[in-house]
Amino acid sequence: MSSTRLLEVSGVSVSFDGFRAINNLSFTMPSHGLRAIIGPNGAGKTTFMDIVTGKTKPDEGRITWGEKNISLRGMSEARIAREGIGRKFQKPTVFEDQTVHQNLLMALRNKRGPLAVLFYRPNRKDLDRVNELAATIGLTDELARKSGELSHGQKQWLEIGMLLAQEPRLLLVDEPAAGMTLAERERTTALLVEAAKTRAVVVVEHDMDFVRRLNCRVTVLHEGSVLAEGSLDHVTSNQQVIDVYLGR
Ligand SMILES: Nc1ncnc2c1ncn2[C@@H]1O[C@H](COP(=O)(O)OP(=O)(O)OP(=O)(O)O)[C@@H](O)[C@H]1O
Repeated sequence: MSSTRLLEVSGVSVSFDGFRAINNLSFTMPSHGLRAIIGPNGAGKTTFMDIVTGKTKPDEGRITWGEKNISLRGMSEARIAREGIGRKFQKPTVFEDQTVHQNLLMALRNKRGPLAVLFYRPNRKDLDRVNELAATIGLTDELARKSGELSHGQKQWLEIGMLLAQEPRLLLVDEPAAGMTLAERERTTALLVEAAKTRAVVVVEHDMDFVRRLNCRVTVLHEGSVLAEGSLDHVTSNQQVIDVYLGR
């Protein structure tokens, strides 16, 4: 894992109607590797991702990005996405009437909508890239299928593939294991581990078995702050973590 810092969140707070959802939060992410974020309901995990992606504006604190330490604060969501931050929400949002191939191609073309892609003649490089992405997400045999016919797990992988098509430097993934079979979870683990070899991947997840399989550093959030950080064994033996999260 490279030690180059990609994202630094420092002293960030945000309140909603006087309630501090994020409270003096600091978090750093190197340019490669996986990180899991866990914590009880309402700990601020979603709000944290909303802040990094520009959906929610913090009241205070710094968020710096990349080698040049540029500030993400005040940037629009679209601009932050262009900077290389991709986000995968819990519910898959693939175009169900389009094939796996078309979905990946659209993601590659980035600004093209479902209609435009019908009239677009892809070049060799794009087609190679689609095949490469399909192999990465394990959907090579499904390329010609309508995405609506895929299993829940396959849709999730397709959406991860669509995000990878945009080559994000940081991928934020919200509860990827939810609703998956054990076999699907295992493949998802392998996919995220692979993706994290060439970029930073942050996974918010409640499922502790899944987190264990990710075999990565874990950040525990509680009441909008970092309660503990380290290996899963380290954080799960922390008494405060047991009290607020595990022991409940
Ligand atoms: N737009 C908002 N307006 C008011 N309160 C909000 C808003 N967004 C989040 N909150 C509150 O901020 C706190 C943190 O919420 P958040 O959704 O970030 O937690 P979480 O850790 O993602 O929880 P979960 O595991 O249940 O998804 C909660 O108490 C929530 O009710």
